[in-house]
Amino acid sequence: MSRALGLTTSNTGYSTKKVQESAEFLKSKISIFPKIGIICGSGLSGIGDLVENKLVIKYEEIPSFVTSTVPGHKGQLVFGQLGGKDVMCMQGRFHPYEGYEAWVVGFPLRVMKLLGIEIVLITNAAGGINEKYSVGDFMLIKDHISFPGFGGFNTLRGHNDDSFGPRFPPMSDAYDKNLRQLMHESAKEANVDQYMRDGVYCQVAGPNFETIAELRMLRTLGADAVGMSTVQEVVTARHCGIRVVACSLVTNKCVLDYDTGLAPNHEEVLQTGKERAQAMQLLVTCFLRKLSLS
Ligand SMILES: O=P(O)(O)O[C@H]1O[C@H](CO)[C@@H](O)[C@H]1O
Ligand code: HPA
Repeated sequence: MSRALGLTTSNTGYSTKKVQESAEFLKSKISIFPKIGIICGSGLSGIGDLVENKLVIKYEEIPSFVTSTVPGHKGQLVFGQLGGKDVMCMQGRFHPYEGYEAWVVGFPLRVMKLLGIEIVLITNAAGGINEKYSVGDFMLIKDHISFPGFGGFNTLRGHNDDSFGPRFPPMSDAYDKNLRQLMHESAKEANVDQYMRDGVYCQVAGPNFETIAELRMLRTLGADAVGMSTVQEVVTARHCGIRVVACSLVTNKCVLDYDTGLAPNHEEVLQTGKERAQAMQLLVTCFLRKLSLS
């Protein structure tokens, strides 16, 4: 087993059979097979609450799913309809800092693939590094930088499961251009376009928030917002051909100056999520309504 950045980077324990077992379990519970997956970020589980004709399945019930240990992540799958589309919504995600191996963090995306998901809409809470960003803004992710990824914490590490995708998948097109365009149009329709930014999401390992020196480095590297999730989901999805659109809610402004006395905290993150829940839900619903599926 190798270690980098303090994270376990081996992917021992993964098997195609496990993905198939989870998918078969879910297939036995659902009668409608959605093409759209949604992942709710910290404090954003309200998106899942809006789903109509809900079928809720707790992660504990699903083979090989682990539990969500973070406040603001409910730990359940919700199947039903949102914005006139059939969806499968993860109310709660798995983070590297919870101690899960990389393949475990990306595992639900492979299960989605076997269920027939074609598009995944990923949301997260993130700290705003770009000085033009305000708390409550949305940032449509156009690209990412992943420090855990650089350190070897990659869901694709180990034997390549060819049944899902190639050994060396490109990530230059990770965030679908057409879906981003549609999200911008949706923002206009939802009347939230004045809060909409395009930016680079930087993933750090967490769970501590960043030091001022670290944040200054991230700013220099071109990061607009920082968080502790998302990238493993995106990489797993793109590897198996699921199209990705991802949107951050800027829940706090990163502290880039000494002597401000300010410090981020998870309560503030959840509070902003609460305050912006309605706007985010409107944006997501508009996007789903406008989306045309093949
Ligand atoms: O990325 P999500 O899950 O939205 O949550 C973000 O908020 C938490 C920190 O407050 C971290 O888990 C960070 O990644
Ligand atoms: N840093 C890292 N992760 C986060 C932040 C932050 O400032 N806000 C929400 N998630």
